[in-house]
Amino acid sequence: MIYTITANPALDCAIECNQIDLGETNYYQHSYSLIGGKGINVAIVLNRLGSPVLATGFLGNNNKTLFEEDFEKEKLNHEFVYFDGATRINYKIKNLAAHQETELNGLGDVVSNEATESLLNFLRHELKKGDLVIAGGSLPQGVNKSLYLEIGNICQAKEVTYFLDTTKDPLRLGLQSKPYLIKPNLAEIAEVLEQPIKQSYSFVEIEKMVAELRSLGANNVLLSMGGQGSYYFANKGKTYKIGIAKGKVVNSVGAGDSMLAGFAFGYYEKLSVEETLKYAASAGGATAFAPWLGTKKAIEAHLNEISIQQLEGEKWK
Ligand SMILES: Nc1ncnc2c1ncn2[C@@H]1O[C@H](COP(=O)(O)OP(=O)(O)O)[C@@H](O)[C@H]1O
Ligand SMILES: O=P(O)(O)OC[C@H]1O[C@](O)(COP(=O)(O)O)[C@@H](O)[C@@H]1O
Repeated sequence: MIYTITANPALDCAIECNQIDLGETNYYQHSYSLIGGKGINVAIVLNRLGSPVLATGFLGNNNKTLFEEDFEKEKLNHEFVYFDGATRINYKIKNLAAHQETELNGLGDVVSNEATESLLNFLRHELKKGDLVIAGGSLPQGVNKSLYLEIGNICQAKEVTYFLDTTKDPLRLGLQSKPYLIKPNLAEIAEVLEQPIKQSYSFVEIEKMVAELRSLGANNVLLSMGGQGSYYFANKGKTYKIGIAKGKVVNSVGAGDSMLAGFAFGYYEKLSVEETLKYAASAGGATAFAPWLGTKKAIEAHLNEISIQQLEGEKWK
């Protein structure tokens, strides 16, 4: 079974406008809301691909039905821990004229220690050797920054594979449990290594940063770079450059989560590394080219467009 954990789900509210003047009254053309949060997006895409998946994490009682209705529509297995309060709303403000997207993500209401303990107990009880756990996203207020480390330790004890997609302190701490896979972008790597974020990086600089991530506990690193594709630094010493699917971007929110879902699909189905990386990039693209998350049909349609190049001369051991 694959379990996805979303500690801080979100209602993603997209607002489309052609101009924003800060400090002024602005009008927008169109808005829409979708359920989201890293693990929930991963779970929906995995479920669409036909993998056995269950979504868990924390949801606020006040607006839980919005999530549950969509879980039912998607026929997604779910078992969340509920807390008193509301799941946050994340605003994605799209300036269509300037091709600019500004994200305003909420911190999330306070989640109690009891709720955290319930989630950990659920995992202690349910996880079995051979399962895959995918935890992702920020942590809500009230939750200890070491949550992803605690989850990683449970996975280690139960011989469960652990994928972790988070940032900053929760990532730095989570790395101590040596997750099998992390999927950062360049800004997230710079943040966790406490380095200034640069506009561009040479491959040598990227290699150096990945080596530093390894010294903190990372194994396999799937580095995503939006429309510029991605790199896969495998801990067995091979590095792959992965191309992108062809299409027109509609909404890239969830592209990273979909990439992780595509990778998890290939990993769980025991596909080759190359096929797995194709699923990862196809799924990322299929979501970027759609109003919401990519469908199985769209993901499979892009598979043949993805180039995979194994880089020579890498130094990883
Ligand atoms: N414009 C795009 N065209 C094609 N594929 C894309 C595009 N944007 C994202 N993707 C795919 O989705 C993956 C993840 O996107 P990315 O923006 O890097 O994730 P994140 O939001 O986590 O930073 C990319 O590596 C790529 O494979
Ligand atoms: O928990 P965080 O880091 O605030 O991120 C949550 C946001 O990320 C998303 O999961 C999308 O992530 P990606 O675009 O990286 O795939 C949104 O649904 C959500 O609003």
